[in-house]
Amino acid sequence: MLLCIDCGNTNTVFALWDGDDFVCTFRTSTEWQRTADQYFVWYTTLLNHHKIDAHVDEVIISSTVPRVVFNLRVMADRYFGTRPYVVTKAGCLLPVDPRVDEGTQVGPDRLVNTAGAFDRHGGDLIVVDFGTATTFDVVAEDGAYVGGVIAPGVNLSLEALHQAAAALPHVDITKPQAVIGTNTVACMQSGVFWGYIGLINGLCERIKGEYDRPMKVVGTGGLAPLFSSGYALFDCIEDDLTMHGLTVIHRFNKDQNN
Ligand SMILES: Nc1ncnc2c1ncn2[C@@H]1O[C@H](COP(=O)(O)OP(=O)(O)OP(=O)(O)O)[C@@H](O)[C@H]1O
Ligand SMILES: CC(C)(CO)[C@@H](O)C(=O)NCCC(=O)O
Ligand SMILES: [K+]
Repeated sequence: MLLCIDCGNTNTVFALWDGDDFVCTFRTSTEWQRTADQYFVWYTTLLNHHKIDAHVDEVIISSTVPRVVFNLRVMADRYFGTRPYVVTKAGCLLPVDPRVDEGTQVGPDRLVNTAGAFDRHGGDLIVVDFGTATTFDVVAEDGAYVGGVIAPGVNLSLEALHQAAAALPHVDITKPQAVIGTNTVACMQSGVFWGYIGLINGLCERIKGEYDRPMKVVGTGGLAPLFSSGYALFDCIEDDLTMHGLTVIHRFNKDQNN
């Protein structure tokens, strides 16, 4: 089986791919200090809990945090006896190279989303991913990542208000019924929720204005369903887009080597 690993700045996700389906998905916080042994103990505990009998023989990693890659490589070597594919690193090709300014190091998660979305929908896409940051990835007709937008993430925006202003509490994101909040928490939730609706709509309209062909908008990430509830922000939502992209990149590399 193929173990797909997606390390974001907040969370790290392991998903096991049997060639047809993901048999399980496990999530932990991203901490660069975590060792190869710690990853493996966590992973086997969850496998045993779910009574899954898995034989991993290949690993692919996408990491937006460079420091965690060393220990994940050690884990792949020590426990699965394999050399992992690491997206944007030597030995891991992309189906289509990005077209961006020279010297730009595009986040591997954005390149993986691009590959996953192109595989499912073809080109001319905007992929909106709600992670630590909210990213918009523009996928060209031929499947190349050709740029996009990086905006502060939803939870990051709420946390920044709390950190910077003594009287503002920590609050969770939710969809407020009204825009005019009548208490502090409701005001903050309104600012971030309705502000984000405006941000997503406005950016997608502007991207479409700069692009010369019709585009489809794909939403992904934990908060995509919340923001799409009741609004036609996205043409579709796919919660497994990053993991799907990892399987696409893995298959592409296997095909190249055969
Ligand atoms: N209603 C909600 N309120 C707060 N957080 C939520 C809600 N729904 C989902 N989430 C959060 O979304 C996260 C899943 O999002 P996702 O995996 O896309 O990004 P992330 O892990 O937060 O960011 P990154 O990939 O950058 O590390 C979960 O950790 C979960 O805590
Ligand atoms: C924007 C994030 C943090 C989103 O996870 C990540 O994709 C990243 O670190 N990107 C590097 C810069 C870029 O993508 O242009
Ligand atoms: K993510």
